[in-house]
Amino acid sequence: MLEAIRLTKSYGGHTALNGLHLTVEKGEIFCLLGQNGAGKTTSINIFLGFVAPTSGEARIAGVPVSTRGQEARKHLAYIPEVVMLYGNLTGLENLDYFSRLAGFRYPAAELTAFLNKAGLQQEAHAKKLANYSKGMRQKVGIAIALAKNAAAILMDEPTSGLDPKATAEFTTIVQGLAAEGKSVLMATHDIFNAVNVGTRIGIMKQGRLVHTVDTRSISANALQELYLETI
Ligand SMILES: Nc1ncnc2c1ncn2[C@@H]1O[C@H](COP(=O)(O)OP(=O)(O)OP(=O)(O)O)[C@@H](O)[C@H]1O
Repeated sequence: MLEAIRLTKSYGGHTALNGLHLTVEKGEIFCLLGQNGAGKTTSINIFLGFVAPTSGEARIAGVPVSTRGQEARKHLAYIPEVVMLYGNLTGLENLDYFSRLAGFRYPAAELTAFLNKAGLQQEAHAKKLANYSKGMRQKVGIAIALAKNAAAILMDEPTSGLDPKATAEFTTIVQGLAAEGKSVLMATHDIFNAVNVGTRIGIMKQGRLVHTVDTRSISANALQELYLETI
């Protein structure tokens, strides 16, 4: 579903990505770990079409982002660290607005169902976003991804700053999305959450994917050790 094929990105003389090769299959949750500056956000930004690679190609559902970006991005939803929504609109209104922007119109009952599925408590649906916590904003972000029927979801540091309960809820929701066949690529600094939520983990260093591990074959402690000896 998501393919990075020998992606390279240089900024002047600085190489941010250096031949990155990775694939995320249907139903996978691929977590990218790596120190600040390892190239995680650059990788995500290339899939989103925010950044053009210097060489190599990103494909979404086989569609190259560089030449058919609009078509490629139809398959994609993005959950940044802080989901940007309109503070003066309610959760339901935000979902309606962003669904329409993506070309979908749903009756209120269906919008409500998306918010419920994303885990947003019913009493919050009609409250203004300005009063939402970070975790609640993310749930609206997930509801938008559901409304767009996105096959692939990119997430950048989605659990940073969430309390343990919100992180656990987020983990359950993301695993539910993968169980339905969505592909998730997530950049994170949280090794323990990565082992919990992920199906595979990639450790990046200086723009390269140095290790890829299956989470079924590694404990959180062993992953932490591998991470520390890698970076
Ligand atoms: N617009 C830019 N101009 C110049 N250098 C950039 C730009 N964007 C990123 N870089 C550099 O590219 C490298 C990779 O950055 P990137 O943000 O992808 O890392 P990261 O792994 O996401 O880090 P973090 O964990 O801090 O978010 C860094 O050295 C960064 O300084």
